[in-house]
Amino acid sequence: MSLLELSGLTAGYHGGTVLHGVDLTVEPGGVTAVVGHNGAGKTTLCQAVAGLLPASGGAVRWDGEDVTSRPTHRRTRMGIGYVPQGRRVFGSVSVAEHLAIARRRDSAWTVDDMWEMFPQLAARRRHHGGLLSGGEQQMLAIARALLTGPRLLVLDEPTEGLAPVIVEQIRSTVGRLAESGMAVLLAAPQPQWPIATADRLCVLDAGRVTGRFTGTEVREDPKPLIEMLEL
Ligand SMILES: Nc1ncnc2c1ncn2[C@@H]1O[C@H](COP(=O)(O)OP(=O)(O)OP(=O)(O)O)[C@@H](O)[C@H]1O
Repeated sequence: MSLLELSGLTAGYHGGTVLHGVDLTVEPGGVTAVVGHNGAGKTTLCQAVAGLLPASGGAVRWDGEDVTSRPTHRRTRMGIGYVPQGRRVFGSVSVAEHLAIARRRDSAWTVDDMWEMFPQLAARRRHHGGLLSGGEQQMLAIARALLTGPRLLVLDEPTEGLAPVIVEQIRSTVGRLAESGMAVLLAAPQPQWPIATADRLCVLDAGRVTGRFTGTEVREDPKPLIEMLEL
């Protein structure tokens, strides 16, 4: 039994269909990457997992339980942590307040753990979200999700627009989380991070999974994946 299992997941907006019967499983202790061009449906998939977008068909199972009709706050409580594309940090709320608000009492992580994990945030704890760099905002968005006590971290394009040095820092932090047992679902338009460290990859094209690879396969030979993405 997988931690997260999507079977035949169909979802969209205003009666239109974006995801067409997606099958995907995510296991603890590793990174599962969904790679696809802009508009392929990655955000739609992440939102359907987080419960922000209802499924119009198929099922979302969490730890063997059907959670397809569960609202977002209940999925959060069950252990699905969502880091949205664009970070959604509040401009006039301080870093420390973001974290204090986000923390669930039964979360294994504390705010002090986040200061240790992201020293840049510690240095800016009194700054408002709007004054942070893109990288700092991304760290804050990840810290905020971690404080909900997730078993799965859903990361929607977490490196969008960030400097390579920050990308590397976020990648290694997420890698350590996965090594320590966290399940990670990573949506990425570019395959570099997935090729470097993902355990499993799938290609999403126009709302359909068109390819599946193991990390070992793409590290031995990334060409089939690159060709599939037409890069
Ligand atoms: N709120 C919305 N209302 C209507 N259509 C939407 C909405 N959000 C996304 N779409 C459409 O759904 C399709 C998939 O978009 P989605 O954002 O899931 O793709 P993506 O792979 O995450 O791309 P990007 O990297 O650009 O975010 C696109 O055609 C997009 O225009």
